[in-house]
Amino acid sequence: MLASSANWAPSYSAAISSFARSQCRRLTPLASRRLFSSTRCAFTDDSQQRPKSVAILGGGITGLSAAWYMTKFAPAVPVTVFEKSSRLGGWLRSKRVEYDGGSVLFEEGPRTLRSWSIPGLATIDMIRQLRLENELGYVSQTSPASQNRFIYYADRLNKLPIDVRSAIPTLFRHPLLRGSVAKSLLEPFRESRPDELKDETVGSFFSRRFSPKIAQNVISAVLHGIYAGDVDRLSAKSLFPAFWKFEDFYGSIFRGMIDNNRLAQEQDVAIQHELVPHNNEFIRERLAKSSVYFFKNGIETLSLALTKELEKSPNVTIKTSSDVSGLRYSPQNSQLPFEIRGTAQKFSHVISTLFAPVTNSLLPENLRIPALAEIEAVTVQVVNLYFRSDNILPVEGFGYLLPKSLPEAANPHKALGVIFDSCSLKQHTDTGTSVTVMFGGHYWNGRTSYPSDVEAVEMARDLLRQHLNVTDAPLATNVALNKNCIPQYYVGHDERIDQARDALKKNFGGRLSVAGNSYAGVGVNVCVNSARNTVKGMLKDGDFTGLEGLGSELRWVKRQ
Ligand SMILES: C=Cc1c2[nH]c(c1C)Cc1[nH]c(c(CCC(=O)O)c1C)Cc1[nH]c(c(C)c1CCC(=O)O)Cc1[nH]c(c(C)c1C=C)C2
Repeated sequence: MLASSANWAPSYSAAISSFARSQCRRLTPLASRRLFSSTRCAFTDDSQQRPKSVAILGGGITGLSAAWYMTKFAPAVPVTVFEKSSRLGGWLRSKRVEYDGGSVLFEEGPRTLRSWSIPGLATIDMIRQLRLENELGYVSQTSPASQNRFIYYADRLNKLPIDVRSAIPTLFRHPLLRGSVAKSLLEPFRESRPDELKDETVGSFFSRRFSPKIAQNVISAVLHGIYAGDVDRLSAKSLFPAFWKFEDFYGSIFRGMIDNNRLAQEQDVAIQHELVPHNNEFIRERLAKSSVYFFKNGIETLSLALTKELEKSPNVTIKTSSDVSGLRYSPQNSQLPFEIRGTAQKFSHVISTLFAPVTNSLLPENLRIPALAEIEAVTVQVVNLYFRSDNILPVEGFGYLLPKSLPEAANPHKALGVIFDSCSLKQHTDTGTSVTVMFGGHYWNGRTSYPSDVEAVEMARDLLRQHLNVTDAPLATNVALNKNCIPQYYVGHDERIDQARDALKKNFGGRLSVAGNSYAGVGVNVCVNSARNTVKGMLKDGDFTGLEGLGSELRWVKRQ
C-alpha cells in the first residue's frame, strides 16, 4: 500500500522482507494446510444480504481479479463483468513490435512486480493457482537492475545507496544531500508534530523531519517513479502511513525503522497468516533471492490467463464494449436493487473497480458521494524505444528518476524517469537495448492536449541525448498515452476515504462496494489484493464497502 515500502526505500522494504521471511520459517506445515483451506471455502453466510447476482464494473486487473475471486469463494453466484473497451486487462498492456530483423516486447504500463510485499502475496497466490509459475522471470537481488538506482541531478546520474550502512561513508559528499546530512541525522531529536496536524504533504513531512533537500531531491523523484505525483500535494499520512505512525509512536522515523519489526498493520498480519503458509515453498525457492519478478511474455499474461479462466466459468459473463451509463438503485427491491441503466439487467450487488470519480458519476444523483468525486488522477505518456546496440547506456541499472527540483533546462519536456528495461527484463529482447521514458504525471495537470506519438518519441530521444549522450536512432518505438492512469492521494485522502465509506454504507447498505487503485495504493499487487478483500468482505459482511481498514480504521499491532 505504501510508497515507503517500494523498491526505492531499500532499508524499509528489507525490514518487511525479513518479517515475511521470518513468518515463512515460523509456520508449520499443519498450520499452513489449515490456513490454506480457510482461504478457499465458499462463504455460507445466510443473511438477507447474501449476493444473488453480482455486477463488476471494469475489466482491468482489479475487475478481472474480483470476478476470479468470486469464482473461488462463491462459485454458484452469477457474475457479470462490464468493460467499456473492446479489450480486457486495463493498464496491463504488453505489445510485441516488429523491426527489420526481429521483434521486441514493450510494456506500456507496469512491468515488474515486487517479490516481497504484503499485498503482493495475493498476486503470488493467484499466479500459482493459475499455474503461471513457468511464465515468470526473476531479477536477482544482486543484479545491477536491483542494486543500481539513480536520480538525475546536477547534470549527472547519482546512485542511490542500497542500504543505510553502505551509504554512511559517502553520505556527506552525496550531491543530492549536500549541506543537509547533519540536519537529517538529528531527526530522532526533533519534536513530534502537534496534535492538531492531521495530515500534510509528503514534501512538508520530509522537510520537517529530515531536510527540504531530501524532500525535493530524493523523495520527489521517488514519488515520480510510483505515483507520477507531486511531492508538494501528495499526502504523507496516506503514502507513508508507517512513517506517519512512527513519528506518533516512537517520536522519530529513525527509531521506528530500527524497531520496525515490532509494529505492523493489523490487516497485513492477517494477509500474511492467510497466504504465506500456502506459498511458503514457492516464496523461499523462487522469490527469495529476487527483488522483482516479471512475465517473460509480458505482464498481460496475467490478465489473459484470468480472462481464459473466467471464460471457462459457467457463472461468469464478460461484456466487453459495454459502457455502463448509470446505475438505478431501488432498495425496496431487496433481492435485486441495482439495474444497469438502459438495460433490464438487475443485480443484488455491484462491485465498482472504476476510477472513483467515474464510479460516483454512475450513481443516482441523490446518492452521489462527493468524496469519491474529489479523488484526482494523473496522465502518463510512456515511450518505449529499442536500439540495436547492446552498450549505448553509460551504466547498468534499473534506470533513473528525475526530481522536481531539477531546473527547467535539465528537464524541458517534463520527464518523470527512464527505465533501462533491457537490464531487468532480459527475456523481452535477445540483444540490443530497450528503454522506457515516462512523461507528464502531475506536470501535466490541467492539460487538455498532449504530444503526438511522433513528438513524444522526439522528446524521449532529446532527453536520452541530453542526459546519457545516446545519439543512436531507435530501431523500434511505441507510445502510449495513459490518461488518468494513476490516482493521486492528496492531503486529506484518509478523510475522503472515511467519508466515502460512511456514505457507501448509508446510501447502499453494503450492496455497492469498491476496489482498485483509487483507494489504498496504485500498483498491480494492491489492485489484486483489493479485489480479494472486497470480494471476501462482500460475501461475509452485510454492509461491506471495500474501504474497511483504511483511513481512520487503519489499525496497528505490536508484534512480540
Ligand atoms: C505507468 C507507469 C507507472 C508509474 N508508477 C506505477 C506505474 C504503473 C506504479 C508503481 N511503480 C512502482 C511502484 C512501487 C511499488 C511496487 O509494487 O513495485 C508502483 C505502485 C515502482 C516502479 N517505478 C517504475 C518501475 C519500473 C517500478 C516497478 C514496478 C512497475 O513495473 O511498475 C518506473 C516508473 N514508474 C512510473 C514512472 C514515472 C517511472 C519512471 C522511471 C510511473
